[in-house]
This record gives sequence, C-alpha cells and structure tokens, in this order.
Amino acid sequence: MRNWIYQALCAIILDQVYSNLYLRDHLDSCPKKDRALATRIVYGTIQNYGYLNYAIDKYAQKKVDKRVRILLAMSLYQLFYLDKVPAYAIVDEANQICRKISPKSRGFVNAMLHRIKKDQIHLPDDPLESLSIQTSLPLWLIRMWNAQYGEKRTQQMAWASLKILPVYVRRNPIKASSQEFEEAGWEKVNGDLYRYPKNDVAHHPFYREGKMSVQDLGSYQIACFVDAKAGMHVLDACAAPGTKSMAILERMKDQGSMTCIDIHPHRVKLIQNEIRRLGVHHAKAFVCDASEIDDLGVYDRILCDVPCSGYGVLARKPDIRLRLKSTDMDTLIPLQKKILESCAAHVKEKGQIVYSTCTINKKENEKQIESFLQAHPNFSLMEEKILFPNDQADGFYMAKLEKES
Ligand SMILES: C[S@@+](CC[C@H](N)C(=O)[O-])C[C@H]1O[C@@H](n2cnc3c(N)ncnc32)[C@H](O)[C@@H]1O
Repeated sequence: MRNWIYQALCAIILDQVYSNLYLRDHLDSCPKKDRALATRIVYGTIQNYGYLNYAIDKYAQKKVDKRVRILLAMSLYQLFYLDKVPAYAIVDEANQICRKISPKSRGFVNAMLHRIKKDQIHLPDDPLESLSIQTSLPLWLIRMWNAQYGEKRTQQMAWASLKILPVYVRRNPIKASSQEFEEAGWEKVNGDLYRYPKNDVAHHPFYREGKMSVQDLGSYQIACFVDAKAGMHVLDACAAPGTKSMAILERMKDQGSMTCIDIHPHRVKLIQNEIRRLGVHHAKAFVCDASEIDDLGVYDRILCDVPCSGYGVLARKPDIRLRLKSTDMDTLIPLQKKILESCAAHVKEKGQIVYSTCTINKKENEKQIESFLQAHPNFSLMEEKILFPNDQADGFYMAKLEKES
C-alpha cells in the first residue's frame, strides 16, 4: 500500500495529475481494506506539503532529490499526524521504497525519519511567516489575506484550508421524494441538501439512479441565491461540470429553461452527462465563450460562476496549494471582467445576474463588482455575500445585480 501511495504522490506532485482523477482511476488497484487510509495519506501529504518540506529542509543540510523528498514527506506526514500507524512500520516501509528508488539514500532517509520531531521544529517569530509554514500556504497569500481581512480572519481561513470537510448530497426532487431521503437517515442541512455520512457517494444506488448529486454547502447556497423560479429562462455562463446549473433547475422543478455554456468541450460533456443522469428535460449544454456571447437571447437570471484563483476551496481541492502562484490573478481578473460584461448584455429588464467565485480575494470579488457598477449605472447591487471557508464548508463570494428598466 505504501508503494501505491508513493506512486500516487509522484504522479500528483511531479506529473501534475489532478489528485481526484488519479484516485478515481487508480484506487481500485489499492487493496480494498487500505483504500481509506491510503486516500487520507495522499491528501494529508499534499495538504501539508509546504510544512513537511520546511521540516525536511531544516534538517537535511543538503539538496534533497525530488523523489526522495516525496518519500520523506509521506513518511513524516504519517509520523506527525497518524497515531494509529506504528513508527517502526513507517520507517521500515520507507526503507523498502528507498531501496528501489535511490539505494544510496537509504542511510539519509533512515536518519532523517529518526531525527525530525514535530514538536522540535523551530518556527519563525513573525506570526504571518509562522502561519504560512504551519498551514502550507505561500506567504504572499497569507499577507494578502491579512491586508484584506485582518489577522484573525486570516488565521481562521488558513487553518480551515487543512480541514477534512463533510460530504453533502443534494436531493433531486424530480426523481426522489423527501421521504426516501428521510428514510436513509441523513441529516438535512439546508433545503434539499443532506450530510452524507461516508465517502462512497458514487457507489450509492441513489447516485447511480440520478436521485442525488454531490455539492458543497456554499456552492448550494449560490444556486439558491440565483433565486430562479419555475418557468424562468436561465443562462449559466461558466457552467461545467454543471453542479450549480442542475441545482438551479431542480429548484425550478425542471420548468422553464436552463442554458449551460462552457468554453471547454470536454467539460461540456460532463454537463451533458449530468443532464442525462438527473433526468431533467429543460436543460441544454454547448460550447461557447462567455466573454464573447453573441446571439443567445435574453434571460431572467444569469449566473456568472467565473474561473477564479480558488482560494476558498483549498480544503476540498488540495492540489491547488501545490500550484499557487501570485501571478495567477493577472490573467483571471481581466477575463472575469470580460465575462461579466458580456453576460450583462443578455439580462432582461428587471432581470438579475449573479456573479460568483470560489475564492476569497477582494480583487476578484468586491472590486470587480464595484468597477462593474461604476461602468454600468443601469445595474444596481441587490445583495452581496462572502462565505468564508470553515470546518464545515468551502468559501465563496456572490453578488446579485439587477438590471433596471
Ligand atoms: C468555477 S468553474 C464553474 C463551476 C460550475 N459553475 C459548477 O458549479 O459546476 C468555472 C468554469 O468556467 C469555464 N470557463 C473558463 N473560461 C470560460 C469562458 N471564457 N467562457 C465560458 N466558460 C469558461 C471553465 O471551463 C470552468 O468550467
């Protein structure tokens, strides 16, 4: 099993394969009894990779080969965070993997695993630097959050990014009664959203039969915020994989129309699969660039769930933290602005547009809306919400704008 974990981490960290896709395609080749633990070690190592590397560099006193580094990080993760696995077993397994990947490093790996103790790792005195290391987030992000939201909120968000969040499922009222869900015994959280007690949603018959979908609590709140009524015409401008579009249409009782567009053909296929699986009749999905919408008509409601930096969803998408760059925003911010402007031209009079992101960053959120409103005095801000990431749900931003007559 440790070798399986090591191969998974090499694929995710070195070859940049998405962790959820790797696990989807390879988990079957891990012994069934070990799958939950293997998943935990893979995600835990990625989430804490910055901190584990800090510990390695403090003690190594030499350049560490990248494959040996991954082996050390996954072993230290287990030593630091998992008390059920005996230390001698972790060191022994690391030794066996090292024999295959770098026999000359065996002594070094062995010494490092015996020497590094979590409670002896010295952290910088500066509270922001220390937080950045402990939560494996880059210092520029911690400083940016601190400048925008203050230290207390920054601490809370940074620690929340390491949490293992609950799984939520959304009942599809077109196919499943609330009685069926009540009989399943799951806790109702909000509207049609329930807390699912395990990690095997895709294998549950309700999922296969299209009676439920997986959705985060905050993401579901955006679908509710759109406030589309049965019979309305709705455009979801950045729709794939269709989670919010389908939640909105289910709330409309599949009456009216839902037009889903996305720029990536392979992602549009994901929406089309969801339309089939959920058995909705009034949705269509096709490829279209939302920043240059031409002849799609006008809508009562438009959702612009724009591509963003994703700082609100670090807990559920741990790979994001491996690839965070302060320059990511440079191309995203102009694209978000262009998408919002292009969509705004397709809102009916007295219709509404919801702009949303899964990031916590004023430059992509509040500032975008401020500058849009300045340039478009025929729109007014009805409501704005920030959902900060916490130990129950991801973080999101949403703003509702109405077009005046
Ligand atoms: C945050 S995701 C949307 C998630 C989706 N709303 C959901 O809830 O399932 C952003 C989406 O925008 C798409 N996208 C990026 N640039 C786009 C563009 N210019 N036009 C349309 N879609 C775009 C991406 O392919 C991605 O699927």
